[in-house]
Amino acid sequence: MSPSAVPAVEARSVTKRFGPTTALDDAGIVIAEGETHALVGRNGAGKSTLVSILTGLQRPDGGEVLFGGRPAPSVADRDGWRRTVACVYQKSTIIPALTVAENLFLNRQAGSGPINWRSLRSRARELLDQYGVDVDAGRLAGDLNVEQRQLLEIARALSFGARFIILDEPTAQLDGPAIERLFTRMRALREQGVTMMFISHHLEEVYRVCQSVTVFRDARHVLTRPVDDLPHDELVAAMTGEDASAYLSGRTAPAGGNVVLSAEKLTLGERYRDVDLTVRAGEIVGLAGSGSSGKVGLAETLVGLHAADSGTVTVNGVRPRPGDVAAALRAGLGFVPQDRHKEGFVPLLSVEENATLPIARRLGRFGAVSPRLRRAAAERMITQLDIKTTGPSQPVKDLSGGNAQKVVMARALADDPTALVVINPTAGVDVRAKQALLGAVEAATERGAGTVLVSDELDDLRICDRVLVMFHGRVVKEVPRGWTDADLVAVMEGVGGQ
Ligand SMILES: Nc1ncnc2c1ncn2[C@@H]1O[C@H](COP(=O)(O)OP(=O)(O)OP(=O)(O)O)[C@@H](O)[C@H]1O
Repeated sequence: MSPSAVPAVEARSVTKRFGPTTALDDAGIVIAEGETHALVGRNGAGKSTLVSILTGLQRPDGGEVLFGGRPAPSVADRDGWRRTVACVYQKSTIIPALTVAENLFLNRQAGSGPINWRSLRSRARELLDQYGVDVDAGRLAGDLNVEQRQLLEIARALSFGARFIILDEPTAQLDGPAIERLFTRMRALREQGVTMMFISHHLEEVYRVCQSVTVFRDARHVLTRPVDDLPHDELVAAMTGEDASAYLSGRTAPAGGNVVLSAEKLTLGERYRDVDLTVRAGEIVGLAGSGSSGKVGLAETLVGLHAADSGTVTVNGVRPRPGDVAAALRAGLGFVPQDRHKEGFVPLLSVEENATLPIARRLGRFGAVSPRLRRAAAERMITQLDIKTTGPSQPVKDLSGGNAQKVVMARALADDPTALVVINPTAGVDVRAKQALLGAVEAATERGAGTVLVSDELDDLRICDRVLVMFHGRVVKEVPRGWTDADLVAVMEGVGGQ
């Protein structure tokens, strides 16, 4: 074999079990030097487990990992791993309470003696310059946005000498322009010879930035192919084991019922101004806009995560105390938050406990919940939303990311809410599950909920009866059903006119 034919990364016959769950079953991947290789598969297919093995965080039960033909460092050799591979995780590993410079030099052998902060900061600045990252080294990392945090993680990885970078759903939390910037950077890294593994549930992204793709299904390797040789529907079929079909909205015309959720002249600092919004029972109103448009801030105010500076929010005829999520929920609101790790679920509780939290009040009198009813409700949701779990009593922390997201949706829908606010509900969720989630939102709306759907995904917004487009904190246009991608994107970018 010629030296250039030695793969940069190879996992051979890897098996990994967690109790009764086999997360990887004799699965493997071969990534050529300098290529950007996609790893795709349904939620729970084993992708993150492979990532934890390729980064030395977990030891496989069987099989081996090679880098450049040589065995991987031992699990204890953290520096060896850091020099070999780095990962930009779905959940950031940047420490918010430290500065950018401190984050960059964390865990680095800096010799002995006291830390010289001034030189640390100037070295950090050099490093950021070298990798073209435009953030201030002295800033608190907690103040960075998602895009800046990712860049910082990439710069940190490269500065340790790693030539192999894993990007685990890096686009899930980015808006359109930020995704484009990430792709430009990935292409530049590839030109410099960096090898990448890219995980995404957006198959069109795979075709845009990757040369090859590997599919995992049910813990096993299914195929590896150059993307140019693999038609889209074959890729979906490999992931799901069945024929692909696009999600078709099943709803008929909106019912035009009572107003269940409204905002009047709502204003919050720099985030949004003077927003009026009316949502009727039986309709889905979309909120679209770029990262700085204010759409997420607005939705979070509707559910009580922020108190507006002025204006009012009415849920079901009552005005919950501003900034009080519990009051909004009591008024009949269901909510799928943007950040499932912060507001979405209680990791140590089971699937059943999380999914039925809101019904706990309703199922039993005086706070006593009948275990039988509760289990039946949880089982119904597990089937409806196709949640891959060993059973209702599995802790949510042990679920894959996409399946945890489905539990969050189950919880929002559990109590048959009259008003529903969902923010990026399909982030990190696979093609099939996306259909289940959007179907669940539509079903709740048909049962009479009035829904606000905030999404960076044009495909999600297609189920809306109308889409309000926000730009720099204002609603600039209401777009009825039937829009084309180009129309909507133009308004979102501020070039679509009134
Ligand atoms: N620490 C753990 N304890 C128990 N089970 C686990 C643990 N980590 C993962 N699993 C299980 O292993 C399987 C594979 O999960 P993994 O996170 O690798 O999937 P994934 O392909 O990354 O999914 P997603 O696209 O949803 O992120 C799942 O059934 C999951 O519940």
